[in-house]
Amino acid sequence: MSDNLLDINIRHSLQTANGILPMEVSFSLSKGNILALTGPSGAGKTTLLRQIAGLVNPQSGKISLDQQLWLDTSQDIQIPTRKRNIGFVFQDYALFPHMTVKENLLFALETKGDEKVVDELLDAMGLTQLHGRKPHQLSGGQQQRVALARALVRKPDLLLLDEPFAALDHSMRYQLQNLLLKFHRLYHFTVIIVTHDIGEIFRLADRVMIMNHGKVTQLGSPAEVYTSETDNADDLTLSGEVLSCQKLHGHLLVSALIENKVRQLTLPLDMEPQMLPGNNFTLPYSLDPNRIRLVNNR
Ligand SMILES: Nc1ncnc2c1ncn2[C@@H]1O[C@H](COP(=O)(O)OP(=O)(O)OP(=O)(O)O)[C@@H](O)[C@H]1O
Repeated sequence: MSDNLLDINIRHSLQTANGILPMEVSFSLSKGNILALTGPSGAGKTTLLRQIAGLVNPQSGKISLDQQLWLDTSQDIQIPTRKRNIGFVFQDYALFPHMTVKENLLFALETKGDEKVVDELLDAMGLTQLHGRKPHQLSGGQQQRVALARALVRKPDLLLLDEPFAALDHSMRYQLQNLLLKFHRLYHFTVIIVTHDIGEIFRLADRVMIMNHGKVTQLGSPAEVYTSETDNADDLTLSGEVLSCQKLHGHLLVSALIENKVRQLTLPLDMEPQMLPGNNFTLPYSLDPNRIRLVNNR
């Protein structure tokens, strides 16, 4: 066990539609790093987050954060979820529908009476005006801001995010990414974020880990992992907002806002209906023949 690290070494049997798939994952992450976890559907990404959170127990292995041992099957140690200082955000928000925004945050507080943190978070997330609303009275982006605020209430050591912004349009996703980066700078928590979006990976992540069939197939910086020789881009998407689109030499020439930067894409003609100015798009990254290289612009 090392200082200032998330250390994971687990084995499990995934029960897939095609039978048992052995899962074996071993990696370390420095404190304060943001790890993007990606790979095809069924690779075991969500299961790994659930194991780290203590919601699923791996059949064998160890998980530790800093000096705290969260799991060691050889010593029968399994620290329950509530004692691992973790925040979660999932794609579907998972707010309590009968509670107001503020009540959702207060519920996440461990000790009553520390309401100041809740008010500060509501303010920082631009939610103060909405504190009395129920989730169904909020937009998707607002609900996800509440979910992020709720995950941060207990100042977690580790934030686990499972495709948290995937359902949001481009500008909302960008705003939420900014909020995540802002709080990351303030609190220095470690983050694991499941994402398929190449722009999001380059914008947020220090490290990228690709999983396939229950195994880690690659781990490195975004620039190392997405080099032109070893292009692991098959499962990735590119999302943005169309600014303009014109036909040129049998292709579409599209100007788009991607991670708040204007970029040019050359796309097949049959994508014209999706490429109307103002539209948000998500397309397979492999479709872009120029493979736009997004620099880490944090
Ligand atoms: N607790 C569990 N024990 C064993 N197998 C599980 C468990 N939970 C899920 N599985 C199986 O593990 C496989 C991987 O599922 P998982 O949801 O982790 O994949 P994923 O990489 O997150 O996929 P997606 O990108 O589609 O969300 C699936 O076949 C699923 O049925």
